[in-house]
Amino acid sequence: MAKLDERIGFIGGGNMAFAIGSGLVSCGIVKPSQVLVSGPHIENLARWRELGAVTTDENCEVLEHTDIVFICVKPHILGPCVAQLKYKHVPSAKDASKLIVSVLAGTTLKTLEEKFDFIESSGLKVIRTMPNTSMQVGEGCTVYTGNSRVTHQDLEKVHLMLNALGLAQQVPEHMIDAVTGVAGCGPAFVYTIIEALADGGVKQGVPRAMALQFAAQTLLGAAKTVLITGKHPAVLRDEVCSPGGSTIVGVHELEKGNLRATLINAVEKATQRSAELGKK
Ligand SMILES: NC(=O)C1=CN([C@@H]2O[C@H](COP(=O)(O)OP(=O)(O)OC[C@H]3O[C@@H](n4cnc5c(N)ncnc54)[C@H](O)[C@@H]3O)[C@@H](O)[C@H]2O)C=CC1
Ligand SMILES: O=C(O)[C@@H]1CCC=N1
Repeated sequence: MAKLDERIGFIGGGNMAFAIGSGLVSCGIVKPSQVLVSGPHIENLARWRELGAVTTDENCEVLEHTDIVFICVKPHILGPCVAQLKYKHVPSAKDASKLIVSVLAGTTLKTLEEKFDFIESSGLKVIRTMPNTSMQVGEGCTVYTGNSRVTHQDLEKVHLMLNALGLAQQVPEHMIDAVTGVAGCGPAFVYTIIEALADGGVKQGVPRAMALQFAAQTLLGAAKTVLITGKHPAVLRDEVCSPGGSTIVGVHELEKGNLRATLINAVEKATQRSAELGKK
């Protein structure tokens, strides 16, 4: 696995940040000592210290002492967070090469450029990403796009990190809210499906722990089959549905329950909400 020499910062050390940070350390791309994390309550950053990362309650330390700075606060916290950074930031020669990487839902490159222009007035390098929490187990799905100052080498570096933790793909910015609806929020939708599938098993007499394991493994197997065979899911579904058999009876119930329309609606609403979050 390729290694990075840069120091990696996280402003905001919550769930998404930890999925990325712990994933990067686990796969060996960075050493724990290269990682610096900030949050308002240092006592809440204990899991980062257990990982071997350095923690602080001063966001400006992360901004000053790291080269690739992941911004991992909630979208509505960006304003106050930047105001505080602006007040405390000490300009340095390294500012022009610094890379700001946002994971914020709905928050555009334009907004990020405007907010962070106090760091480098002639134009800062900013990358907008939409990751997901499955990065913590190396099976994430991340899309990203950079502003005009970002170089090919910057994109390669960020791709190396994100792709080591699952799938990473550069996309045009207009697609990111929609990908948020599918892949950023998607794990929550899929956890709900796994839980419900397991509930079905429990109802039919399978012990809870086994039902959960079987449901999760079934999703994993089906997902892998789609990715590896490249076959359309409808073709693969046909391979499971024996004529007059049990699966088609279950599929009929899913259709009656509008599972497909429900999932399409969920992605649509999540996409719209994501765009709204960036406007706050
Ligand atoms: N959780 C997820 O599945 C995904 C989240 N995201 C994005 O990641 C960002 C963070 O979300 P989560 O990690 O889920 O939330 P979280 O609540 O787990 O983490 C946010 C962290 O920010 C910290 N924080 C609050 N005020 C701060 C400040 N002024 N300075 C520094 N840190 C501060 C909080 O203490 C908390 O640890 C959001 O913008 C969200 O849109 C993106 C993709 C997926
Ligand atoms: O729920 C949210 O707003 C964030 C963005 C994508 C996943 N979680």
